[in-house]
Amino acid sequence: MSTSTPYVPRRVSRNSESELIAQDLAIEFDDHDFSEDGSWDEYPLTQQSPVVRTVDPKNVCLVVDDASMTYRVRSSNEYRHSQGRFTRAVKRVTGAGWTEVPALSNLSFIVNRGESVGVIGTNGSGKSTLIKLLTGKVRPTSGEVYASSTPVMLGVNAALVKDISGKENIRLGCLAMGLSPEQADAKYDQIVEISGLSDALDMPLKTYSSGMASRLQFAIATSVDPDILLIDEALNTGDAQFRARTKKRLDEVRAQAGCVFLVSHSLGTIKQMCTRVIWIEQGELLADGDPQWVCQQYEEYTAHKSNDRLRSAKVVYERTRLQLNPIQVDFTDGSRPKKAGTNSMR
Ligand SMILES: Nc1ncnc2c1ncn2[C@@H]1O[C@H](COP(=O)(O)OP(=O)(O)OP(=O)(O)O)[C@@H](O)[C@H]1O
Repeated sequence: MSTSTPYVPRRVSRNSESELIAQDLAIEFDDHDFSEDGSWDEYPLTQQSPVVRTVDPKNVCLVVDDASMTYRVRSSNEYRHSQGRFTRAVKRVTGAGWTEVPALSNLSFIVNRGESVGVIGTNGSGKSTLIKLLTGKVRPTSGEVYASSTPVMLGVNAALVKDISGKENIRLGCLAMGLSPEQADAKYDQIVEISGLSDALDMPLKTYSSGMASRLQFAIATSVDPDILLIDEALNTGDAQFRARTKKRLDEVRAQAGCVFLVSHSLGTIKQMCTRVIWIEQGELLADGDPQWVCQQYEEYTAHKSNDRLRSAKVVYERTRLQLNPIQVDFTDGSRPKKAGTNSMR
């Protein structure tokens, strides 16, 4: 690139939208981050080339290897003519009235033992789809997802039985997670303590508030000392005391050399609970790193978007994407965990 034109990035065509973004970025970098010789090369406007990252068989919990997910849904006139996000997401209508909805595209990352990974992203960005892939209940349409053991899923829809008491739900939940009756009895006191619900445990679950039910779910799901714990939005309903207990329990899971994967719209929860944050936007991995930094970019992005400052939002988006170091997963002999969904419960 010519050093005489430091503000015109070489990788974009003239007058394109990305050139406008590049100019905005140039202003930002000029103010804050521009390198001393004014070079653009440290801030390429195309995606960085992936760095090969070798899986460590002793430490690995989860591997997402170039995974993409596209849903196939039966299309209808209503869908075809709607002007919302759905329409924008729909890339192609196949023959016979089926529509493909791309949800995740070429995601790659590795989660090691001791990590607590938060996942953020705006509505419809693909967070829940990612969780489904990690549980192995849904297979990626391309790429692969690996897990060192069966993840324990804790979500808003995790099964609790409404007509029986909290006590009976504890016992049933433990048995459903593979504990023997003796193991379930041994875990009972710990579950009661974590839930903080001792006074209400004789009452049928249908009398619980949603926050109380979430607390019980959390206490039951974490009682098996899971190697991999997946949590989808379940922690947002508790009060401050429960959140402190939750954090303590998640720290214990991590200390036992497991990993925690937490999807939430609450950045406070994410910052409090996580050691690393992944930001997925429009099905793509946009950031992966320090919780404070990633959440700050996300807050800026969503603030611009909700105030209809779309160009500014795009600048934050591009700026964040440029800081991502995408990886290409590499397996050495024996380092490939089982495909998600094919492990048995430990
Ligand atoms: N079962 C499904 N069939 C078809 N499309 C789906 C299905 N589930 C999700 N999608 C689509 O996939 C995309 C990602 O959805 P997903 O639920 O994973 O996003 P999300 O980030 O969890 O959203 P939210 O924050 O609103 O819960 C969206 O465009 C959504 O419409």
